[in-house]
Amino acid sequence: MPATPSNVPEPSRTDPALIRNFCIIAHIDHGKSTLADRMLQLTGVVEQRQMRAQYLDRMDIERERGITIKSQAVRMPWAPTEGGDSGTAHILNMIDTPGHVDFTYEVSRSLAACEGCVLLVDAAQGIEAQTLANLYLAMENELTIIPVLNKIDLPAAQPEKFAAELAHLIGCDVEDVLKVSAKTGEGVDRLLDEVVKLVPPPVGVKEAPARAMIFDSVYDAYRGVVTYVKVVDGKLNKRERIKMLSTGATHELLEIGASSPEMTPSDGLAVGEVGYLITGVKDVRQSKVGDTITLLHKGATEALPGYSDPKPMVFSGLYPLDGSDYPELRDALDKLQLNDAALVYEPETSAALGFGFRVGFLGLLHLEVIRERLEREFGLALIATAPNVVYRVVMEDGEEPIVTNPSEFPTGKIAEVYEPVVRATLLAPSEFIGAIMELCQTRRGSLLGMDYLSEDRVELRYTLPLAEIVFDFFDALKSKTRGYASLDYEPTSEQSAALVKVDILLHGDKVDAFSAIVHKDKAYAYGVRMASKLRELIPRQQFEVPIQAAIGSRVIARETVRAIRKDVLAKCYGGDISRKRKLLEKQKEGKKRMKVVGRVEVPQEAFIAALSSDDSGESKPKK
Ligand SMILES: Nc1nc2c(ncn2[C@@H]2O[C@H](COP(=O)(O)OP(=O)(O)OP(=O)(O)O)[C@@H](O)[C@H]2O)c(=O)[nH]1
Repeated sequence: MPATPSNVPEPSRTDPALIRNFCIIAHIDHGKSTLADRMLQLTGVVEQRQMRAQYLDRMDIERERGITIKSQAVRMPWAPTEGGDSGTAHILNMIDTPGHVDFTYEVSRSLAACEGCVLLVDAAQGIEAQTLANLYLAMENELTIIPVLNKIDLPAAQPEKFAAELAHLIGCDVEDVLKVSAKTGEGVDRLLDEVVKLVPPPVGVKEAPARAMIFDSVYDAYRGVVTYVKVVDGKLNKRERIKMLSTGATHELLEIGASSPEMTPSDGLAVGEVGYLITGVKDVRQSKVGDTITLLHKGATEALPGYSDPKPMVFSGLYPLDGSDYPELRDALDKLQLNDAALVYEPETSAALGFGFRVGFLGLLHLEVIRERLEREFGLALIATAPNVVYRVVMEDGEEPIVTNPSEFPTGKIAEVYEPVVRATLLAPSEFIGAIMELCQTRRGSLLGMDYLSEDRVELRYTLPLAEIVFDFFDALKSKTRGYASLDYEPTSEQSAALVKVDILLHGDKVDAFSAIVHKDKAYAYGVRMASKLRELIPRQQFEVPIQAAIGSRVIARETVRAIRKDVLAKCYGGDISRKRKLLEKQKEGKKRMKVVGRVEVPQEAFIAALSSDDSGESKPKK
């Protein structure tokens, strides 16, 4: 019989030997959230009638897309049915982690709060790129790894084949690979028993000054920031004053407790425990993931390892479609930032698009999620400029401007331009090796190595410029491998590259929103594509409009929109002056929806179409 919440020891009095902190790591869609749901049900913390799919994924976007963005921690009681521990109530703290590469830092913090992890692999898919990436993170954190195959109920499942692959990968016996169905619940109780048996209890010094690691921080409109922590040493008590080691800021612990899965206050959290705390701060940047919390009096001086500020990797300009929405956009970004320490933005003005913001994101999924939230939760209609990475330019005079907006690329004498590079891991059936290599080649990649995971599955490792993969790389990879390849990447360093700024000019005037930084070998193709696209999109004017793509003063492509004289009065034969006036009014109305660049009128839609993806090489990101 599983223990019920009522017979679980009070949090602060828990013996660390009875605590197991673990997380579930998996490639996207391999069933992590579904497995978490089953565990909540089996341990009795969520009753059958309250159960809804993906209980832990609270955000609307998370639920709709079926992905986990913010991690959460849940306390569950469990008394194993077999073995030496049978019948003893243990406390399992399960930390649900985000699965996407954009949020790797959060995954790694969540892992640092655990002693063990469940490595979940879809029995119909096998090992994928993020399985590997997460496994490496778990190994770096020296976690005990429990290999598990999920979805064994599927007719397409090949549990024997993939158990062998998984055992080979982590170097264990095939029999040690557990087989479960998160959907039907088969094997999940045995898995919980194994968690108690295999995951070591937390070790920490009870008498030492308190040290707790923040692994998540969430903004709640009613309660302010809820901070999720693991107490590594000592103890945190309600009402005590705490200090953040990275900033020195102090706060009072207004509430402390554990989620199971609703927040349940207690008098404190002791060594090894995982829980939440509330201090009344209103901004997650005051309670940053990775930071160490200690007590103000007799506190620790040395931080726990692994604190780093999230660094935006991708930038895009966001402009309200209707200029008068600018204040709303600013308020909306302010609100989103309360819950997202990685989101950065500053006002910017574009001659073509008006007032807006340059916004920095961790990656394309992050960008898409923010954009969608701005549009959906705040009802804003936006134009987003093509996303770009961050460039470091070294000028001949020694200046080193950092460029986050292509239109601000310096014009003086440039010695070197550096772009960020990533280390990418690609996994696919071996028949696609040729296609993948060809794709990486065109994206300026260099092969680091290749390994066969089994007879027919191969892992390729590449160094690739971030700019070449953040846009449509994943789509191209999927279409070249019929959806079989998976990708994971991590930023590594930067490299010097022959990069140039391509400007687009309408009737001799630069359109800042269309400037792009591209490799010089690709500049011509980019220029031709943009010019011909704009020729289709820009309506004829009363004079000829040349569209040019240029690098500095050198024009590399040109198209022309031919002149037309649109005589609105031609239809009025007679001298009815009021009718004439009406027509002129109407024409004026139409002009309102035009943006004027120099002398050229460009319809709003042309901007949206030109900046949106399709064939421009900057397609919409997919997860
Ligand atoms: N047949 C079957 N389907 C499953 C099982 N476990 C999960 N699924 C399905 O697989 C899909 C993905 O499951 P999720 O639990 O959302 O996967 P996830 O790993 O949490 O995904 P992310 O949160 O995006 O990382 C869903 O449609 C689930 O219903 C299983 O054991 N059997």
